[in-house]
Amino acid sequence: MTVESTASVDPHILCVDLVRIFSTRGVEVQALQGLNLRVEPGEIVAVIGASGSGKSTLLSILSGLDTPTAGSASVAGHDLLSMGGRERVQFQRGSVGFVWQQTSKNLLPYLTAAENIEAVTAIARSGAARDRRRRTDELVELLELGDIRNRRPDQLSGGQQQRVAIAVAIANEPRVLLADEPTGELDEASSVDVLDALRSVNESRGVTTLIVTHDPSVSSHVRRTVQIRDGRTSTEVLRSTRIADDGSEHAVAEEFAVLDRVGRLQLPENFTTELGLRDRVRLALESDHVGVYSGDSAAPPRALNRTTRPRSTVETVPTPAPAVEASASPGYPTEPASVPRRRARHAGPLEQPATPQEETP
Ligand SMILES: Nc1ncnc2c1ncn2[C@@H]1O[C@H](COP(=O)(O)OP(=O)(O)OP(=O)(O)O)[C@@H](O)[C@H]1O
Repeated sequence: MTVESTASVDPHILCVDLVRIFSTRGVEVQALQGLNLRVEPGEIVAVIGASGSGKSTLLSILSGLDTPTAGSASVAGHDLLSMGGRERVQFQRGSVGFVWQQTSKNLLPYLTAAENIEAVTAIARSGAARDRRRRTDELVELLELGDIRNRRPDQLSGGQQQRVAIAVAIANEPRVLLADEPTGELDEASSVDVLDALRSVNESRGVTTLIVTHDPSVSSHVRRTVQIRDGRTSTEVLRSTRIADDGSEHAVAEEFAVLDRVGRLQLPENFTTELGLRDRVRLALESDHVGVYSGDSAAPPRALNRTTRPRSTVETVPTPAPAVEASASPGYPTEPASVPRRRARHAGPLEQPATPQEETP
């Protein structure tokens, strides 16, 4: 496997070893189990996970509604653990915008679309009335709300309501936009409209956008998707466009396992199953990759004959994670993203370079 470094400075969202434990009647539930996430200014990222994986818990913390049990989290330069009451109000009013799944949380039912947008800037007393009206008009144009600006939420379709909600969320020009299942109650066509709107706001305003969802199809609308499983970040998919020799453009998606700060990595289940890796594995540092071999093999792995480099044997335990894991948990690997982040590609069998997978256009 090859490893590349993508460290950078001043992220807009940074979670380090985030833990959230809920205790109900003596029973503890670990909703977040050392989650790491770094989102750079101007990025648009989808966080995808199944029900119970910890998405809502993560979003509650990032939006300042809940505090973690351990670890650290900052959004738009605010330390979410040390933030006092006054800073929290400023943070929620000016630094972050929210789009929730339910319209009732996004819009006031007795105001029209345009009035909902303007109410946000009026409450924040941002600028003179004329400037606030001009800003509303700009947002109406950006979100293509011209035809519906004078309608109340109950006169709008689900997709239209969400587009108004996006305008409301960015009315105070936040640095970060958090969207919780923004397409959760929409049909496919409306979902595409709303995701296009989020992308267009991200591109035109540069607002850092995090979309939390259980819907895997959201992935195809953003460049970077982070998968969370069991309260931790597991894999990442990066999408890009490549130009072929004949000049044609191809969308390419590459999936990465995530290596954390202390070098932990979880191998994909299909790798461990195919090679019968379990309990203990042998590692070998080669000139351009790390080899992982079954600990059961009597003979030394072939690759070890080619090198005098260090090797080690690692025993796997279910939890907490050892220095290197090769556990066979169901589904894809579950490991925290590194901070700074490093990604280990695993698109092909071990020791083979990753092959980018082409998507159907
Ligand atoms: N207030 C709470 N008290 C006790 N347990 C909780 C609480 N909130 C969440 N949990 C538990 O934490 C885990 C993660 O829940 P969370 O709601 O974050 O998952 P999710 O990925 O958002 O799921 P869904 O998509 O179904 O909303 C679950 O096991 C859940 O039961």
